[in-house]
Amino acid sequence: MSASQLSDTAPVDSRPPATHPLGAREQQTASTDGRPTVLSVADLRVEAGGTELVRGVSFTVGRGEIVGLVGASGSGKTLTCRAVLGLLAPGCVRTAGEVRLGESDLTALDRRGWDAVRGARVGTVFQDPASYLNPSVTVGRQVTEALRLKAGLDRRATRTRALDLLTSVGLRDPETVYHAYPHELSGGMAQRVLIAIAVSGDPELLVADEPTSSLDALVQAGVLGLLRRLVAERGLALLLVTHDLAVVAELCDRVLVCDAGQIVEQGSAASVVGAPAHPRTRALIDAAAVWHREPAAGGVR
Ligand SMILES: Nc1ncnc2c1ncn2[C@@H]1O[C@H](COP(=O)(O)OP(=O)(O)OP(=O)(O)O)[C@@H](O)[C@H]1O
Repeated sequence: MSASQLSDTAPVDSRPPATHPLGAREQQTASTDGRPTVLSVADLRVEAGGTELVRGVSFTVGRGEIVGLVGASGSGKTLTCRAVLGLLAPGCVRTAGEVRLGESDLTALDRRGWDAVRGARVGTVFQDPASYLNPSVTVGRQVTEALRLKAGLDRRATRTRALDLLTSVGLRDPETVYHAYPHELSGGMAQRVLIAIAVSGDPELLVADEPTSSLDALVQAGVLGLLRRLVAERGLALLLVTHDLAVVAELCDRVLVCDAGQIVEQGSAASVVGAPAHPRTRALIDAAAVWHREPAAGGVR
């Protein structure tokens, strides 16, 4: 079986994006439009080798809200996410700041505490899905493993739940996908499987770091549509890291613009993308416009 035999033909979600409140720009520590706050980050600072790389980042993500963290390469998006998730690489240290999930102080968690939170209350999706799936284990076993760890279900119920999950992420032939190995999946299918695993514990928060940058445009649209549907159906809070302003404009309720480890602008996606106030935001938009003007045959992509 090959990726071409397993088709990822879930229809592209063509619904219009949820309407965004187009009110005034929020302040740096704005509330989330009256939604219950799920994630709250205040004055987060990360250092490596004596250099401060994340410099006092503050934001919130509310229930059912999609917040985009956007910025040029090296601006500190991934470090911010990794610090939120307690997944900083050796040598990187959170030197200050609060990270709260609901009432829980995530900065106080030890390894066991994180094991209980990650996968259960917080799901993660990263770029390059293939590298997050075990190549020698079938999809079904990887999904059921995740479910067994979290839900304590018996074997039969776990299998049924896994198939339901694979269906819910838009995989057309869940039974076939269940028995497939990761190399038999296309990139879009693998990302849908990872999203299924990420939401298997029914998390409150999903952190997705460039979840579609390794996918081509059509597959990307499908995966973004899936994320939007999961947020709406499950009331998830989604923190989405991306360098792509088109993704922000299409999907996000609010956007945070990161530059040199700081949030330099934030507001509703419509206001930030439509009327950027900060030179860095304007530079990102100009760069995206140049990119989209490049002829496809130019060989840049
Ligand atoms: N483990 C590390 N040790 C030292 N410096 C690091 C480490 N990880 C990241 N950095 C530096 O921190 C800065 C922010 O990196 P980060 O990965 O957060 O950027 P980013 O905005 O996610 O970029 P990209 O879009 O390219 O992934 C960069 O200058 C990077 O070189």
